Amino acid sequence: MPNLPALPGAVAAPQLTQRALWHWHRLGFTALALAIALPSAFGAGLSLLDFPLLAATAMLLLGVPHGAFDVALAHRRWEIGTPPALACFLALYVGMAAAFAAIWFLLPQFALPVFIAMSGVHFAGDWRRDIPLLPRMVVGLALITAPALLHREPVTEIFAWLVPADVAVTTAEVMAAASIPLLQAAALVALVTAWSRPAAALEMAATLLLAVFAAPLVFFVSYWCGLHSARHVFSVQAELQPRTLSGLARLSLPYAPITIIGVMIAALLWPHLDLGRAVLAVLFVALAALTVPHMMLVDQFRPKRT
Ligand SMILES: CC1=C(/C=C/C(C)=C/C=C/C(C)=C/C=O)C(C)(C)CCC1
Ligand SMILES: [Fe+2]
Repeated sequence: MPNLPALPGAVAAPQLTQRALWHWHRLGFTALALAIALPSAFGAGLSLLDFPLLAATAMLLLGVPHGAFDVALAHRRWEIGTPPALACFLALYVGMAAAFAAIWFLLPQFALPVFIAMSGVHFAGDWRRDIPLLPRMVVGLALITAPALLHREPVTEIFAWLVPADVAVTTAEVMAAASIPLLQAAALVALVTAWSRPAAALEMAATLLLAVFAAPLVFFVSYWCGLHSARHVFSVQAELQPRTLSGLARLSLPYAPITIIGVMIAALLWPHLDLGRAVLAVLFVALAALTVPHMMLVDQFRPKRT
């Protein structure tokens, strides 16, 4: 794909600043992940299961907005500037999400494992600058299956908010079994990566330790908000080059608030759960549905070097 021209009025972000941002964020996240994972390994971790509204608020405010840049990215990549073109794009995006949501309710035994596998592939992208496709897929899949290894009960409990109980039990069992070879392979990837890219390898190892030892929601909230979303926002900044931070934030409008409000309304209608758990349940199902178009846009149709 050819290099895209800069947006009108955009200034090129100095390469050095971009790199420094990546580097310092990497060090900061590695420190945070170790600070959570190591005490958890010795039984001193906390579980967010008793504070579902706290986990949900962090996800809504720090995680969800990264997906809201999808329209701005599409705008840049495909010139969907006219109202009919934008409407077409939105219809396709929402249509794909709605189709997956329908499958979720009709065939949860298929949809939940597919969601987990897709997420592993999507999360692999967080190391796209560091290692080749296959090893990073191993890391991504290890990361998303690992919570079920030592914390199968809470994982099953959360899954049971989203799908029938038998599907929740089986999926968590399969994840726990799959996580053993995946984690071994991922540890090998981190070890090999350590020769050429020590900081990336340390970050990978710390994130894997976080996935294994921290309580599942603590892992997910800190990884998804702290690493995945943040890194995605950096690459949105690099690709779209808005002039200022508020210009960057504006690129997520009005989709971020629409999604946040939509999730809250759906949570009020979600049966059999208190508000905190309902918001989390809706969030996870919404993530599953939106991951299909989000992944295609972020992973399949990305220009090189962003
Ligand atoms: C529900 C749930 C899990 C899986 C979450 C997934 C798979 C989220 C995927 C999000 C995506 C793909 C976001 C895209 O940016 C865990 C962490 C295993 C355990 C806790 C309960
Ligand atoms: Fe994402």
